[in-house]
Amino acid sequence: MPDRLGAPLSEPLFERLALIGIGLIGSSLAHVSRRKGLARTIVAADASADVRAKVAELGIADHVAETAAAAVEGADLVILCAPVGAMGAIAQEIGPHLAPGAILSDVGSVKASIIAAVAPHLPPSVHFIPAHPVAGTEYSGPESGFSTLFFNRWSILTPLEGADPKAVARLAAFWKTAGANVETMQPAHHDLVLAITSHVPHLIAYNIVGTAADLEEVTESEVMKFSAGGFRDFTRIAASDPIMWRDIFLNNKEAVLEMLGRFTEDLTALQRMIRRGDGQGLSDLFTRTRAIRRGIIEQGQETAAPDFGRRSGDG
Ligand SMILES: NC(=O)C1=CN([C@@H]2O[C@H](COP(=O)(O)OP(=O)(O)OC[C@H]3O[C@@H](n4cnc5c(N)ncnc54)[C@H](O)[C@@H]3O)[C@@H](O)[C@H]2O)C=CC1
Ligand SMILES: O=C(O)C(=O)Cc1ccc(O)cc1
Repeated sequence: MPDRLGAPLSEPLFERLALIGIGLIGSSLAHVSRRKGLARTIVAADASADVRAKVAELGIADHVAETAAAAVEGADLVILCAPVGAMGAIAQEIGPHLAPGAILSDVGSVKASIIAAVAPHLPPSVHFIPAHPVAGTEYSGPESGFSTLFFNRWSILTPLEGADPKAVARLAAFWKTAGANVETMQPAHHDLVLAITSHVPHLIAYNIVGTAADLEEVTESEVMKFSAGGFRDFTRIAASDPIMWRDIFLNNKEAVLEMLGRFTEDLTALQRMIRRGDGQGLSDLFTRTRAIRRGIIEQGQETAAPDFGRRSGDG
């Protein structure tokens, strides 16, 4: 593939990057950091001994630490890449070991609950700047990462009030070098926007695949055989990591329930249009939604490749 990421930096932005949790996102950050020379040294930690062994075997970090506390020693950038529900306990473990002046960030799909869980454990000298790269796939684990995952995707920073602008700019430079576009948002607003653009769509996918699996009149093999008719795209999303998504729903409860309420109302309206034979109402909606899809494609936010989510050969 063409080198969309461009040449490596002449000087690293950070001396020592510690990544805690090396799944899809942690390993992708390790790949892009190495490829772009974002950090002089990359240290990895993971709660799972199997994952630590795999990371060592793949050679995607310079060091694999036994514990998160050991990994963050002397790091000037620490990024938590574990499931949302694990962030608080990790912060508690690493808090006393963080270097003064270090930047601590995360990649969690929810922001307000992570801030509430992490912030109390941090020494005042540490710059906590939460972030969320809106980029991913349905794959997980250290072998699923690739260096171009963040290319032309958004990374949303949600700095707390009074955050040091220099530290925010350094983290923004990190994400831009990784290929992402950076936007800043209030944490609560982030959670509301992502509830409708990511969280509820995943819930709908989990639900429709579950509904199909539970049908008595239609066999599982028929569902698989005839899945091209729309169902197939839902199954990709419904294959996403169960722990990660459990944590997202438990930690963005209010915004998800608010958006689900609106979704249910609109679905009821659609139901009524079908029952009453309101073809005009149906085609009006479908025309508006088609325009939204075309707008997304024009912005270059859609990957047309059928193997989206697979590694792009950069190891
Ligand atoms: N998968 C996706 O498409 C995206 C995920 N995210 C967020 O990124 C984070 C990571 O997601 P993935 O990389 O997809 O997950 P993953 O399941 O591929 O990897 C998570 C890793 O964290 C490790 N882990 C769990 N608890 C830990 C702990 N207490 N200490 C250290 N390591 C721990 C696991 O062993 C696993 O290796 C999540 O917070 C998720 O919300 C953000 C954007 C996209
Ligand atoms: O694979 C997909 O379609 C995704 O939606 C990936 C994704 C999952 C979680 C996020 O917080 C951001 C992106």
